[in-house]
Amino acid sequence: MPGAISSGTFSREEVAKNNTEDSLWCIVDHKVYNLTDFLDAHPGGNVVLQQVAGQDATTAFYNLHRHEVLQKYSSLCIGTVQNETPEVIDPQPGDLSAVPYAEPTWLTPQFNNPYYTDSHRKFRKGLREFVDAELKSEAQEKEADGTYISQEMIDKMAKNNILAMRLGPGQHLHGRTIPGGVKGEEFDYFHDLITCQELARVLSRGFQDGNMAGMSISLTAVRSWMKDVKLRDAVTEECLSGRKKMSLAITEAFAGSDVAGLRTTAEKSADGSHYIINGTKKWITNGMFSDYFVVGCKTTKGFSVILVPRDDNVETKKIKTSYSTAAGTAFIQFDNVKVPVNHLLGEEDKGFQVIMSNFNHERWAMTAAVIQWMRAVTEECLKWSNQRIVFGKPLTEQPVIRGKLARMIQHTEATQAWLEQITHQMNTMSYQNQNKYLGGPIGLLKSFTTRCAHEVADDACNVFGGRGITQGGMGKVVEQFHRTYKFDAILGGTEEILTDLGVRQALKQMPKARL
Ligand code: HEM
Repeated sequence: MPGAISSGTFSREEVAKNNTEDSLWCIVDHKVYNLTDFLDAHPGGNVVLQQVAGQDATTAFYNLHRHEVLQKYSSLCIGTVQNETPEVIDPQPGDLSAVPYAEPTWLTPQFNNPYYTDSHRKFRKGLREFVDAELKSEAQEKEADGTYISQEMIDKMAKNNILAMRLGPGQHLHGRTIPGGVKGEEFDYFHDLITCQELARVLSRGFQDGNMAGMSISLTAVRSWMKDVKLRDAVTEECLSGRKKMSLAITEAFAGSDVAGLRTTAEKSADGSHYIINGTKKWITNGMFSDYFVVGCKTTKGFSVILVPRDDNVETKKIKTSYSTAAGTAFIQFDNVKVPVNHLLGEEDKGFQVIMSNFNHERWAMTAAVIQWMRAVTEECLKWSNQRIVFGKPLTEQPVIRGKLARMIQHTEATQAWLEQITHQMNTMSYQNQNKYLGGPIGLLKSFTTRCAHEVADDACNVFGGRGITQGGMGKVVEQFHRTYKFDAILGGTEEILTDLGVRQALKQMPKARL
């Protein structure tokens, strides 16, 4: 009888009888959906559903919708077709993707890899489960509405020691257990790489930075350079427990990469006990909700870096950039802000060293994340061009599309391989040697990667056509990447500055070699 829900298995004949607006069923991937009450609510309208009433609408469905639509509306599913089994993979939290190149080779069963151990594998699994089950939905919600990460999520991350992991390997992780039940003492730069790539999987570029990116590039400087150990440890604890937030405030409207051109000043008070800070900062990630700012200032004979707590003389205003305001990007004014002198990081007038030593990790981490984005976009394009039927056949039948897919895979795999090679150096070199030898290669890697991102975004957008320039729906990941990959090309050092840095560093080591 049309409309009746029996045992949850239906013959195709039975489905076919439910072909009117009073009882409208259809089949998608061997599952039966009762769309009668959904007709008026369907965002694509009722007419298209009436056209497939009682039929198998699998091809039409996947031509127009992402699989996650079926997960969201699973309550419309009333059963499966008799003697048939669903074929489309239904990803669950923590799952690896089986799509070729959707995972780096170390996560592809057929491939061997020299760098990763069981500890990395356990950790990756635990972290991905957290990201898929806990973080992703909040990230996508915040990306869309532009509000900041919730305190509840920050508390959860603090509890799982995910905030502490954001600083990279070190003493601060000792005695802590991290996802996958791994001991903090085991955390090395490959765990760090996994962290950057797994967190990027939320596919919400503004939120990705809103998720404590400011702390991850500023608390590192406090940890390495603050001389007052008691204050350093107290501030660390406040931030790693999620009670306080911190950001790095170097860039100004007056000067970006040109640190020498900064105009924010720090003058000593008459009794020498305080710095008085005056000036402005621009594009400060997490600035809107930060309690502490690591501020680059001009001092008597140079440039100094000072930890500034928020008070009434610190004013923050929201900046709307091309990604979501979930990042908390701010314009900041310091108007006679008084800070005790023990808040200085490193030596007075020698702040350049503080900033430079901090840059390598930041640039490396950004590179890891943008490679993960390229990989996600490649997966989107592989799936889409395989399921999209144009001129009666899948897009993958077109050689020009296969050429684009090839380029995306090449850009992603080449940069991941270089990243892992540099990560291995970070794991095995002394911190001093890292600063001496890796600044150049990391600069070259980051700038090369964002050039690759430019190519991937461009190709992907063309593969998706109109959907590649539409927010939401099938092309939402591609549209977002195309709109936001420039953040990685500019933040933490522009492509131009970094390519130049890489070559200058190489020239410094040139021997007297002649042709
Ligand atoms: C289980 C069944 C279905 C559900 C839950 C569903 C749900 C949705 C949703 C949520 C959207 C908004 C866009 C998106 O989020 O992707 C949408 C759009 C649309 N749907 Fe469906 N739908 C179903 C079946 C179908 C079928 C069988 C057809 C056509 C044969 C269809 C045609 C469309 C069209 C034409 C759009 C607009 C697409 C666009 O703007 O690009 N839907 N549907």
